[in-house]
Amino acid sequence: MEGLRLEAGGVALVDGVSLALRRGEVLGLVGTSGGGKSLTTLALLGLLPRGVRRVAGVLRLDGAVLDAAAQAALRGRRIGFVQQAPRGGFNPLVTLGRHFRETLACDGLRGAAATARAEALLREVGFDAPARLLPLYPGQLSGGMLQRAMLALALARAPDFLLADEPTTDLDLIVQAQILSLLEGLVARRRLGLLLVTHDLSVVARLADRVAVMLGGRLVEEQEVRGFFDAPRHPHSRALLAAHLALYGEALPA
Ligand SMILES: Nc1ncnc2c1ncn2[C@@H]1O[C@H](COP(=O)(O)OP(=O)(O)OP(=O)(O)O)[C@@H](O)[C@H]1O
Repeated sequence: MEGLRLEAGGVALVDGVSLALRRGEVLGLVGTSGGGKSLTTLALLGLLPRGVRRVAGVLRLDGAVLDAAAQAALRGRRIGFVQQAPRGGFNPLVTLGRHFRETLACDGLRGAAATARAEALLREVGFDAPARLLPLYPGQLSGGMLQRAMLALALARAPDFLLADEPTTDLDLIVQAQILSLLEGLVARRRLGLLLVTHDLSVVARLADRVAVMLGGRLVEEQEVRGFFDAPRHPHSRALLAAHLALYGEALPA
């Protein structure tokens, strides 16, 4: 994405944001609330909320410029999305199996082939007995199970890129650690390009290769993760790091 500008009612919410995501690499997108991380992520997916418009910005995939139609066609297929608070991402009235069937039908997979693929995907995200999950409704699963199921659905069409907006925020610490390990393994195994939006710098330290920092709708810093923690350049980056260390002490994972 080059030169993204988003507006609502003539007011700029995001301006001049350029980001590159490469396969096999994790880009951590950080910054305090309201900085524009979620809107930037939604703009990459072509899923901006009503009232927010992209007034500038060129999106390219493998060098080719994507218009809105091309972007919609790639969503879910080459670019998967995992959102915060997984419960809101499922239809509570239909089973997990139906969620998979609808997604897999996009690629013509139906019946026993679709069930086998759904079970393989659920196994890949750590479920030992996936056949037992498919008849369940979202309300019968815990938040951590739903987040893993959402990840499995996002991977169903074998995307090259995954955009994850605060994927661990609503989960307890043990489940957070499981989801992070899972993401780490998926990036390595599938050579995914992962955009990881997070408030949590320990998540960035653990997973990211590069870090981009947003403040007031602008990108104020982008650099390799090691450099970010050793020598953050922007005052906002230094403030984020100082706040993190004040809360959690010196121990950032290596
Ligand atoms: N639908 C909308 N209409 C108008 N303004 C919006 C809309 N959604 C978000 N905004 C505004 O755009 C700015 C960026 O919001 P955004 O949600 O992208 O920030 P964020 O960095 O993701 O914050 P958080 O970490 O709290 O999710 C904020 O000022 C927000 O109030």
